[in-house]
Amino acid sequence: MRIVGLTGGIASGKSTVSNLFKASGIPVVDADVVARNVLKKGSGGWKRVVAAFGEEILLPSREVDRPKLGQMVFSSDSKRQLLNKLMAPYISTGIFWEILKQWAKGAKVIVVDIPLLFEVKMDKWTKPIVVVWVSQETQLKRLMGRDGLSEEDAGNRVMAQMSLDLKRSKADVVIENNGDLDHLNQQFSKVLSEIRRPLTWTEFWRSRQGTFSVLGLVTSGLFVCKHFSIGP
Ligand SMILES: CC(C)(COP(=O)(O)OP(=O)(O)OC[C@H]1O[C@@H](n2cnc3c(N)ncnc32)[C@H](O)[C@@H]1O)[C@@H](O)C(=O)NCCC(=O)NCCS
Ligand SMILES: Nc1ncnc2c1ncn2[C@@H]1O[C@H](COP(=O)(O)OP(=O)(O)OP(=O)(O)O)[C@@H](O)[C@H]1O
Repeated sequence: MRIVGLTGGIASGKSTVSNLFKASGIPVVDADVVARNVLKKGSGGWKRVVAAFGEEILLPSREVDRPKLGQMVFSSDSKRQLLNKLMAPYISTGIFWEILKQWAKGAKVIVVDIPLLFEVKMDKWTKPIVVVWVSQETQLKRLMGRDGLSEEDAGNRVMAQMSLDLKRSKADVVIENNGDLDHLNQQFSKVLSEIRRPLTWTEFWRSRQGTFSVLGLVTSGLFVCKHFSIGP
């Protein structure tokens, strides 16, 4: 199985590119969705986060007040690191299960959309790595436009992540998303053909089909050896 890593900065356009992958029939595991699920009322992640940050981060429904928690962690490095430490094991386990589900369905190519791919060192599990890059000016403009944030809050969120220029230098494929959606679509078509090229042998053995081929070969090998009394 080929596990493509899709990353970038906040509001650089990862979800927009993810949607293009989905529309092309390629399954996407979205780390933000996993992170939301592990913070749902009553879950293990929720209990640990509430114990550490206190009940003031809860809404009357006892769900986490996400904008409030966001305000706290994006304006304090130590609080953000604490939240990351508490949630990391739940998020990585959640992503692992989502990948396993796709493997069981027989997917040959999947995309894992993880904003913090490099920061949490999951880049070693994905190849190729696609980085959606924008200039900081465009990033701030789109972030403020989408989430209705002030320039200061948007800036805090951007600064909480590894710089997009550094991410770009670590990428196998870069999608430049400063232009309009047509420009994005044109680049996406090229990326899609790159992603859909035939699997390498290593990727094939990692797919469900490859694993069953190995099991089939081993079983028939044992049968032949036993039946014809070959071997020691
Ligand atoms: C702080 C929270 C509650 C804010 O929720 P909110 O709904 O406002 O934002 P959302 O979850 O949609 O995240 C939006 C974007 O913020 C950025 N972001 C989220 N968490 C972090 C973080 N810990 N550090 C840096 N950037 C982050 C990502 O680019 C993400 O795509 C939430 O982001 C969260 O639980 N973060 C910690 C979990 C995490 O690390 N998520 C990233 C998945 S790898
Ligand atoms: N090429 C583009 N032209 C104009 N607007 C765009 C373009 N690409 C993305 N956008 C807009 O920019 C905003 C951010 O894009 P998107 O939500 O895809 O980013 P993201 O990287 O997934 O963000 P996050 O890290 O917060 O999840 C959205 O409002 C989206 O519609």
